[in-house]
Amino acid sequence: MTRKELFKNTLRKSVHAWKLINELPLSDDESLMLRHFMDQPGFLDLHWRMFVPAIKGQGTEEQKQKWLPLANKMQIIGCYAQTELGHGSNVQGLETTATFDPQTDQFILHSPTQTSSKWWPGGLGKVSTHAVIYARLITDGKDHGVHGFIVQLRNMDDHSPLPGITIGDIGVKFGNGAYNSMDNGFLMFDKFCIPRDQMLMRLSKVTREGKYVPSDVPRQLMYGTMVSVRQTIVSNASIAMARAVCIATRYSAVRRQFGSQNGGIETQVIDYKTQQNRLFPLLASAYAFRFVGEWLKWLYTDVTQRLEASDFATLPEAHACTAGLKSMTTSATSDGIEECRKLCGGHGYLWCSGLPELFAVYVPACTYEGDNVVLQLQVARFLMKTVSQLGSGKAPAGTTAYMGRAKHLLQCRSSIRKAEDWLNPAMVLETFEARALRMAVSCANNLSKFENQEQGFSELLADLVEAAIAHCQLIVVSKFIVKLEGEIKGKGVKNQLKNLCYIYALHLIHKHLGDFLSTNSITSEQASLANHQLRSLYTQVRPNAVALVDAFDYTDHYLGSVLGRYDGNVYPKLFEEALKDPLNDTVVPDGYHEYIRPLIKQHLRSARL
Ligand SMILES: CCCCCCCCCCCCCCCCCCCCCC(=O)SCCNC(=O)CCNC(=O)[C@H](O)C(C)(C)COP(=O)(O)OP(=O)(O)OC[C@H]1O[C@@H](n2cnc3c(N)ncnc32)[C@H](O)[C@@H]1OP(=O)(O)O
Ligand SMILES: Cc1cc2nc3c(=O)[nH]c(=O)nc-3n(C[C@H](O)[C@H](O)[C@H](O)COP(=O)(O)OP(=O)(O)OC[C@H]3O[C@@H](n4cnc5c(N)ncnc54)[C@H](O)[C@@H]3O)c2cc1C
Repeated sequence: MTRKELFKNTLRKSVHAWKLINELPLSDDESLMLRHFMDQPGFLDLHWRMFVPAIKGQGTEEQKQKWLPLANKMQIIGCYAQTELGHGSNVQGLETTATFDPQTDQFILHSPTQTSSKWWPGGLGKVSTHAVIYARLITDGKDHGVHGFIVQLRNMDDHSPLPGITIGDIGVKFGNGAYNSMDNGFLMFDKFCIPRDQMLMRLSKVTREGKYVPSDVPRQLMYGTMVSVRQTIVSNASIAMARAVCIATRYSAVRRQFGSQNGGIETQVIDYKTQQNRLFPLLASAYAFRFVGEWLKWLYTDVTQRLEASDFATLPEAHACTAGLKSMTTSATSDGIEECRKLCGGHGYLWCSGLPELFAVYVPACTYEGDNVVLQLQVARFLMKTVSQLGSGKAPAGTTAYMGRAKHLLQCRSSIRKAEDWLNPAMVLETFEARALRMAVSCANNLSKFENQEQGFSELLADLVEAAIAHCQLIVVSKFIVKLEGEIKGKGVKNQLKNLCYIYALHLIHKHLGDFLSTNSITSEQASLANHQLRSLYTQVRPNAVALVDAFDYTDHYLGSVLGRYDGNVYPKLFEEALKDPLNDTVVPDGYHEYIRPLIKQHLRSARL
């Protein structure tokens, strides 16, 4: 499809989905499932995942009563317009202004520079009638920082932009199809007025007289919508990883190369240890991310309930966990999809493998909802704060509770003696805890050598990100272990999940061996025992690998991959797909008479001469 066709088709699908949701009707969970099967980014994502939650989280009761019924019935369509041409990561650096005019009781929205243009918001370019806009609030010449506003963008009769608004699509993005179904947009305000009651005022207010009443709750609640979406992105990472792994695993069982003696049957590539060493940790990651996603959903629900009761104690941890896990899982999944493409050899590069499109549509997850490095630095700040409070009497809680055992973890030596010890949950956990704590403490020690903490932080950014990743990996490993210790129906299933859990943990040890050795969390002998155990786990997973991806229960239609077909009938179907290509509509291609024939004839003439 051309971009215009793709966009229009996405509108068609979205509206059809919305109709089904209402007619059947579907529950929230079922609607989300439908969204996954629709399998295309579109304006509904931003409306439901960001616009509605922003009003719910930051609007007053009156604002919610006014706007939510309209939004819930989709009588207005909204998006989340925060990022600008000049600033995305640095939210405090946004330039759009919202100046209160006491004469008219209105805010005047203005884009003072080109870099202040809103740039990127999904659904903004062509669809949304409304947006939550983030702009600097100015009253009486004083800048109060960034706040949210509900703004109507387009005329409800003919969809034309309202006077004072310039709006459009930012152009084609990475890949053919992929995220191009979405109208990511730009927007400029030219002294555009909105009534005062359209500032989202649950947190802070501007009175009729133009007095700014600051929030008595943490101002970071304004970032709440991002926290909520980051949490869902972790579960989505599992879905995307599982999809790529399903394709690569099934195809690896079909594909044969080498190994035949005297013309006998060749080896299935899945039997090569190198293939297993690349594939099975990704299979394990798909399961690991699912379990940590379930846990994160619980954490998010818990913090939301606490916030409603004005208990802000767990907000920093919820922020650190959502930011860190969003970052870690999306980076691993993007890399994992690309690895799956390579695991499928040349055919993985074909569009009909399903992997190029999956990669193209998935990879912006490393950037949207917070650049992955910027988010790990938030985790690092949280860790440095936690380390600095050790010994102050304030015991670390939640995912940093292990830091409360700093004295032990800083000097303990791993008691792994034989390969099987690497299947001991307590020993594995302690190894990850020791590594994470030692990396964090080492950063804190290095930071303390700087007179200026901020300067020290800037100097140590790379180390801090590594410490944050180590902490996030510990969370994923620990939640996998907790899952195993809980209720799992069927001993066989439990055994398989146990194998995957330890593959996940031991492959991380192998991958980050430098961290584990340099922090003395393990010795090189213990590292080689871990490798030995890993190989043995691969052998145990091998007979069940295809069943473990079948368990994701993806239909062929959803997978959209010739290589990942359930029936394994890959080669005839590759031919079928090839023959569908428009280039094969004619035997002699368009352009033959114009370019190829004259070229060949010229050669023939010179040959005769
Ligand atoms: C079919 C029918 C369907 C129906 C149903 C359909 C349903 C649809 C279902 C769809 C399924 C698909 C779903 C996926 C869709 C995805 C679409 C994605 C679209 C993408 C959207 C976006 O892309 S949208 C823009 C995101 N843009 C960022 O992501 C900016 C990052 N940038 C920052 O987020 C800040 O700029 C940054 C760095 C924190 C610094 O913020 P700053 O400068 O203010 O602050 P500092 O760093 O100084 O931090 C000061 C203190 O605030 C603390 N703190 C900071 N953040 C906090 C927080 N969030 N919560 C609590 N606390 C926080 C921090 O920990 C410090 O705490 P302390 O003081 O105690 O140390
Ligand atoms: C597909 C897609 C959809 C999007 N949808 C929306 C939307 O609906 N609404 C919306 O408001 N926005 C949206 N965005 C914007 C998105 O949220 C931002 O692009 C994202 O937050 C990253 O910000 P940035 O582009 O400013 O990156 P930059 O911050 O400019 O990043 C560039 C580089 O600088 C590095 N960097 C930046 N700051 C630091 C630092 N402090 N320390 C170390 N390194 C740093 C980053 O790691 C990165 O390598 C979307 C983006 C994409 C790609």
